[in-house]
Parts: sequence; C-alpha cells; structure tokens
Amino acid sequence: MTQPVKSPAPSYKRVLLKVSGEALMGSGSYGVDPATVDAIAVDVAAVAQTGVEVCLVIGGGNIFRGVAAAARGMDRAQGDYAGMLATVINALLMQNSLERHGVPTRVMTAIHMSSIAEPYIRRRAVRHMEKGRVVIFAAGTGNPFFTTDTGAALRAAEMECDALFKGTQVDGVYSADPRKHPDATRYDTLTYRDVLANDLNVMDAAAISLARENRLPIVVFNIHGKEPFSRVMRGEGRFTTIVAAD
Ligand SMILES: Nc1ncnc2c1ncn2[C@@H]1O[C@H](COP(=O)(O)OP(=O)(O)OP(=O)(O)O)[C@@H](O)[C@H]1O
Ligand SMILES: O=c1ccn([C@@H]2O[C@H](COP(=O)(O)O)[C@@H](O)[C@H]2O)c(=O)[nH]1
Repeated sequence: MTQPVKSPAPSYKRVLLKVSGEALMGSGSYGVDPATVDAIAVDVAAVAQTGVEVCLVIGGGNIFRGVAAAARGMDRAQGDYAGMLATVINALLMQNSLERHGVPTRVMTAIHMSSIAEPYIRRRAVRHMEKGRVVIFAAGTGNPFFTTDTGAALRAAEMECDALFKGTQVDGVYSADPRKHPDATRYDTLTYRDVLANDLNVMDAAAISLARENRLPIVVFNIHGKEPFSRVMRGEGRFTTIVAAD
C-alpha cells in the first residue's frame, strides 16, 4: 500500500457525518434503539457547539436495503425507493433527538415530501449551516441503484465540506471485512486508489471515486462508545483516513 504522510489533526470548518443505519439498531437486529440515536445526537451536539458546521447523512440499512430485497425477488428500483424512505424515517428520529438536546436542525430530502421536510436545495442547505443549524440530508441521492455512502460523498462535495466522517460498526478500514475476518489488519491511512484497487468494501466504489475526484478526505471510525465523533474530530482514538497519494 502507498503510505500517505499522516499530519496532525486538522481544524475543520464544515464536515459531513455519515452514520450507517445499522448503527442505530444498538444491540438489536432491526429498527431503531432510541438510546443509541440519543447518544449519537449528544455527540453531534457537542461537535456543533464547538462552532464546526455539521451536516448528516444517515443510512437505512437498519430498516430496508434495496439490494437485499432484490435478492429475494423484489424489483430493484422499487426496493431502492423503499430504502430511501427508510433513510427519511431515520433522519426524522435523529432530528427529534438533536432538537431535544437544543440543536437547531433542518431535514432536507432528495425525494420531495414537503409535509415533513424541506426539499434539498444546495444554496439553502449552505445557508442553514451558516446559521448554525445541523442539516440532515435524507433519501440519499434520490436515485435508485445508489447508496447513502454515495449520497454522503455527493452532499459533502456540494457543501464543500473539509471532510466526510463515516461512523460505522468498525474502527477503520481493514485488509478485509473485520467482522468476517478477525485476523484482518487495520490501516491508519490509505489512498483512494488503495481502497479501490484492493476492494476494501467499507464504502462503495462510487462514493470513493466521487471523494477522490473532489479531493475530499474520508475518516472511518466506530460510531459507538463515549462521544466518538467528538474524539475523532480532535484526532483522538482509532480511525482510518483516506486521502490522495500526494
Ligand atoms: N475492508 C473493510 N474494512 C472495514 N470494514 C469493512 C471492510 N469490508 C467490509 N467492511 C464492512 O463494511 C461495514 C461498513 O458499512 P456500513 O455498515 O456502515 O454500511 P452502510 O451501507 O454505510 O450503512 P447501512 O447499515 O445503513 O447499510 C463495516 O461495518 C464492515 O463490517
Ligand atoms: O441514493 C440512494 C441511497 C439509498 N438508496 C437505497 O436506500 C437503502 C438504504 O441505504 P444504505 O446506504 O444501504 O444505508 C439502500 O440499500 C438503497 O436501497 C438508494 O436507492 N439510493
């Protein structure tokens, strides 16, 4: 692997946090554990209170994944639309939790549902963040055959974020999926090219490619534990940074 130079923790002005839907299940195997959503909200609130502009993308894998439904015979595009609706449910739950902790928020959806959330309009989203609101981008890219990882890379590029933080079930990128291969080794830093060339499936290839084109650093970390987002923002704990080679 090419080893990019690891520099001290940068200071961020605006970041996007992607939370996997699975992370919201807590110790369950489906749906949402309110205590887990609350713990993530407290962590996001702490980061927002430092003055960093924060936007969020939450996956839907705790409720519905189009690709899994297609494997059982469902039409893929129809399943993907259902998956995107699952991300809206998660976004509304996170909004509720953040607001209970005093954080002003807006949910913006890529699929219009104006009774419950604003439609996604790039310049409005930027304005919300400038005013100190946490913006939650829901319904992914709005298109089937994509994932919320790609939605996260897309929105982070549009918002000109300094980095995309992927909060997931594992504490970084490994040589193989550590949940299936306990002997896999973890990397501190990787290049986009390494991730793509070695099929390191922590994020889908479309998301990595989009980040690479936009020179958007990706930081992969474990979303569980004591305020992990706050810690990784300070450069503490275990995580993997994915950047360009130079
Ligand atoms: N090389 C690897 N390094 C680290 N994790 C990997 C790797 N290959 C596969 N994975 C798996 O990828 C998962 C990250 O994807 P995640 O569960 O966050 O999915 P998602 O699609 O972003 O979210 P959702 O749960 O909403 O579908 C990790 O939990 C890990 O098990
Ligand atoms: O742009 C998008 C984003 C998501 N989907 C569908 O939603 C589910 C849940 O998202 P995850 O990224 O897996 O958490 C996904 O499996 C797709 O079915 C989509 O179609 N387009």
